[in-house]
Parts: sequence; structure tokens; C-alpha cells
Amino acid sequence: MRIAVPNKGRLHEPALDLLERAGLHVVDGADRKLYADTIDPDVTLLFARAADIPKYVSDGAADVGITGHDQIAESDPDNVAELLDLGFGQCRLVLASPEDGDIERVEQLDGKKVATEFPTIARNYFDEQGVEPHIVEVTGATELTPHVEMADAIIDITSTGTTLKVNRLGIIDEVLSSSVRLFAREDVADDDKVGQIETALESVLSADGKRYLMMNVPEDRLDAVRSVIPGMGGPTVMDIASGNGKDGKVAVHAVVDERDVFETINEVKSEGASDILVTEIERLVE
Ligand SMILES: Nc1ncnc2c1ncn2[C@@H]1O[C@H](COP(=O)(O)OP(=O)(O)OP(=O)(O)O)[C@@H](O)[C@H]1O
Ligand SMILES: O=P(O)(O)OC[C@H]1O[C@H](OP(=O)(O)OP(=O)(O)O)[C@H](O)[C@@H]1O
Ligand SMILES: [Mg+2]
Repeated sequence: MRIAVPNKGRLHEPALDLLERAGLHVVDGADRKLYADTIDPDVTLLFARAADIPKYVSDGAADVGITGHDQIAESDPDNVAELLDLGFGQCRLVLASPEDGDIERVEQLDGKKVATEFPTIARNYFDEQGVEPHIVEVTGATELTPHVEMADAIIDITSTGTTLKVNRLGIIDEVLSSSVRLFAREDVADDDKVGQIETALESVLSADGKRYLMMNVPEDRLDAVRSVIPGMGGPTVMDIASGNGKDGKVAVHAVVDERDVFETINEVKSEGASDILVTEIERLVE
């Protein structure tokens, strides 16, 4: 099973970091290599450009891929399925034009020039809008093109908006919203190994922002403590071996949102809980 992962750029580190946290440790991944083995002998990583990854998966060079939804939509393969939104690489593809120009609406672009790194997405978008501009394909620095008479507008990625602002471009419309996805070729999407990879990555995402709370509670305070613990499916209650002054107490474990931890600790304490412990959670399979 091969997973295609971005080889450089902004998606490289977070993608590898997520795989590591999911337990798919890279065991042999010297820099600049095209392949890396993982701790799972059945799983190899293949490093490719973010834009090429959908094609690698579609053509069978890899089985599973990690890249931006925008890249999958641009490549538009008919035999891959998105499995999981991995949450990072959030951005929008927008239609933008010079702030000091006279193009303010999509309809004004009929017969005009629109520069983009995403010609397929652009064509689909303009088809839907019933507008027919000329698409000018570029491979970078798209924001420059309206200022050198190469284009009247652009379709490009924005996240903080800084690049558009610096280049005095204003947003006319949102074309697509994107984040990084786990996806697979349809003929392997139901394989056990793909399911395991999906579960492993999902378990890291589920654990994000969650904390594990442990405490001891006198049995007669259990209901009161239970009632102030928010979260998933109620706490787990366990008997504690007697001795060490633990008689009459039970152990209560619960998963809570990180943002509720402060308040919950105060509440369970005032309801009689003691020996309260908070730990991070690496993975959570629900
Ligand atoms: N400013 C951004 N904020 C969030 N996500 C972004 C941003 N720019 C790009 N992305 C996401 O990262 C993906 C890869 O971007 P891109 O192809 O530009 O690679 P890169 O990281 O810039 O490396 P390079 O361009 O050198 O190959 C994009 O398709 C998009 O999904
Ligand atoms: O809204 P912002 O936060 O300014 O981000 C948008 C910019 O980020 C990306 O470029 P990147 O930094 O990847 O540089 P690149 O052109 O070399 O790919 C994208 O192509 C935009 O130019
Ligand atoms: Mg880039």
C-alpha cells in the first residue's frame, strides 16, 4: 500500500506530522528521498508535488493520497474518493480583480482574460456562471498578472488575504473552499489497510482538543460528580482496590473538551472529587 504525501512546501510537514502521530512512523526517510518505509511493512510513503498527487493515485503509482481538495478538484480524476478531511491547509480559491479597476462582477469577464493555476476549476466555475473569459494558465505568482496586462482578473488561493492586499486585488467571488484530504483510488478504498489508515488518522483528529480526566470520588458523591462532567457518553467508573485511605471511593475517568477542563476541575472538586489528574490524549477511536 503506497501513500502519496507532499514532498515539500507548506503541506509536507503537517502531513508527515499527522502520519507520525497516527503511529505510521517513518523508519527510513532520509531527506530528498522519493520513498520512505514506515513501521508498517505494508505501508510505504511516496513523496510527490501536492499538485501531482491526485494523478499518482488515479494512475496507480500510489493507492492513497494526502493533498488539498483544490488539487483533487483541479485534477478531477473519476476514480478516486475522498475519505477524510484532515483539517489543515485551509484556504479558499477566489476570483479577484484590481481594486482600482472597473471589474467588479463576474459577468464583466465575458471575453476578458483570467489567469490561474487552476484552469479546470476556473472553466467549471465560469460554465456555471454562464460567462466565457479566456483562461490564461500560469504556474505561480498569479497575483502579478493583472498588473502587467496579462489578465483582467485571477482565480487564486487566499487564506489570510495578505497576498491579495499587497497586490491591491479585491475578491469578487468565492470559487471553492479547500482543506487537505485523505483520499483513495476507488478500487482500493474498501481495503482493510486503507480502513486502518483512515481510522488511525481519524483517531488523531478526534483526540485534538480533548483531555483525559481522572479522579477519585466518594461513592456517595458519584451522582453529583457525574452530573457536572460534560462530554462523550458519560464517564467510566471503576472500583479502586481498598487500602491507602481509598475505601468507599471509586475512580472516575472521562474525556472532556480542553476548553471545559478548567471549569470541570473546579466543579468536580467542589462536589467531593480528589486526586484529580489531567492528561493529553494521543489518539481516540470512538
Ligand atoms: N496560503 C495558503 N494557506 C493555506 N493553504 C494553502 C495556501 N496556499 C496553498 N495552500 C494549500 O497547499 C496546497 C499546496 O500549495 P502549493 O502547490 O502552492 O505548494 P507549496 O506548499 O506552495 O509548494 P510549491 O508551490 O513550492 O510546490 C494548495 O493546493 C492548497 O491546498
Ligand atoms: O492569503 P495569503 O495568506 O496571503 O496566502 C495566499 C498565498 O499563499 C499561496 O502562495 P505560497 O505562499 O504557497 O507561495 P507560492 O506562490 O510560492 O506557492 C497562494 O498561492 C497565495 O499566493
Ligand atoms: Mg504555494
